Amino acid sequence: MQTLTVDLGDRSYPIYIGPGLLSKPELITPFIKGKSTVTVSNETVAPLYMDKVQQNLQGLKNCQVTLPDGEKFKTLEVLDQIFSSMLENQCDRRTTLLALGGGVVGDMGGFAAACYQRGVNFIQIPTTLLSMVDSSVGGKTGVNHPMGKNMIGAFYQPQCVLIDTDTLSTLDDRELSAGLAEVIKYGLIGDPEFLDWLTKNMSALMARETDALSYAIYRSCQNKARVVAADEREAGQRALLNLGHTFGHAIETGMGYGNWLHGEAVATGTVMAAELSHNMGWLSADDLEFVKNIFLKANLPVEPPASLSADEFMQHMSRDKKVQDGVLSLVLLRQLGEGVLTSDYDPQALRAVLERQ
Ligand SMILES: NC(=O)c1ccc[n+]([C@@H]2O[C@H](COP(=O)([O-])OP(=O)(O)OC[C@H]3O[C@@H](n4cnc5c(N)ncnc54)[C@H](O)[C@@H]3O)[C@@H](O)[C@H]2O)c1
Ligand SMILES: O=C(O)C(=O)C[C@@H](O)[C@H](O)[C@H](O)COP(=O)(O)O
Ligand SMILES: [Zn+2]
Repeated sequence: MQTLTVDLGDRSYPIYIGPGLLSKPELITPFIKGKSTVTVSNETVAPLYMDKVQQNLQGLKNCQVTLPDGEKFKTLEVLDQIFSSMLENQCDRRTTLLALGGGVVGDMGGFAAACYQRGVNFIQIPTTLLSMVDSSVGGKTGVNHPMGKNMIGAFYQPQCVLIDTDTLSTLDDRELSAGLAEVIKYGLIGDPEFLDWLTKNMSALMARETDALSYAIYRSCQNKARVVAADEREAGQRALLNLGHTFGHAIETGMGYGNWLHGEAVATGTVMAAELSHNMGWLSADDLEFVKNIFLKANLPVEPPASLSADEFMQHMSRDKKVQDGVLSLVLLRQLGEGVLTSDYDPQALRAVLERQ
């Protein structure tokens, strides 16, 4: 087992990474203060792993909430199912919420924990590659709005993140690829050594070689923990974790939640950010090809949907959370391995990217 810490003073917490961790109650019980828990999962993950998690909670009063599966259910209406269940089961302020599933369950469970009686403890138990490398760490929680991704939410940190890498055995290949999009992101924005490792080990990752996957998860969490510790609420450098997301969120919202996976939209969005970086003279033509190729090797899409017009893109992008006083900042690439947040881009060059010229 490997352990990392997200260093946030008295709100610091560990990330445990390794096989078989769902069968190690000693890892999570220190973070359960009261006598009751609620485990939030969904209809796909609960039948696979709920029993194992419940085995760790003997002697406590436990209730379970099983949400419908899918990005289209990441809504305020569905969130209310968690609150109703917690109230019906007389959960109190000392109840601990466990979020067992991918990023949708983690974001919703975390937001429910932030809101229920103004805040209860919670533990992230991510079961997709994407949630292991990104969403379970850092405390961004929330739900979507029909007009925009993750528009309703809170920064709310978990007490602990438990990553049992064995759970990846049941994840399908499309979801594994989606997770790799966020892994590649860390290399592109600030870890050129990792980017180099990824180019050499993409086939091993796609073949699910255990050592390669474990290393990618560890290195990704290390990157994320460092950025979050330095800038918890995205006053500055945390925004780099949004590489590809302004374009990507426009694709997810514009195409209807769930039609493009988050990781797929991020991959294509990152290629669009790389195109703009190339148009601005920051990335060479070879660098741009490199970015496209690394996503293609991970079996991810690199072309935006033809049915989403440049005007529709702009409309969605104008609601991005990085808009300040009407000005949209974008995360671009100054070079491979160096992301930069800037509002100083050429609007015509952006338009050209959106119009596929
Ligand atoms: N909070 C953050 O910092 C952050 C970061 C990145 C992404 N996100 C959010 O995370 C979401 C995407 O997360 P995701 O990619 O995990 O999607 P997801 O939660 O929808 O999970 C993907 C699919 O895999 C299934 N699944 C989960 N674990 C499984 C397992 N072990 N075996 C078999 N099936 C399994 C799920 O039921 C689902 O059908 C998006 O809503 C995105 O906005 C949040
Ligand atoms: O943790 C962060 O910060 C991120 O930006 C990670 C992203 O991968 C993630 O998709 C996040 O939810 C996007 O944040 P948002 O603030 O644009 O909704
Ligand atoms: Zn993301």
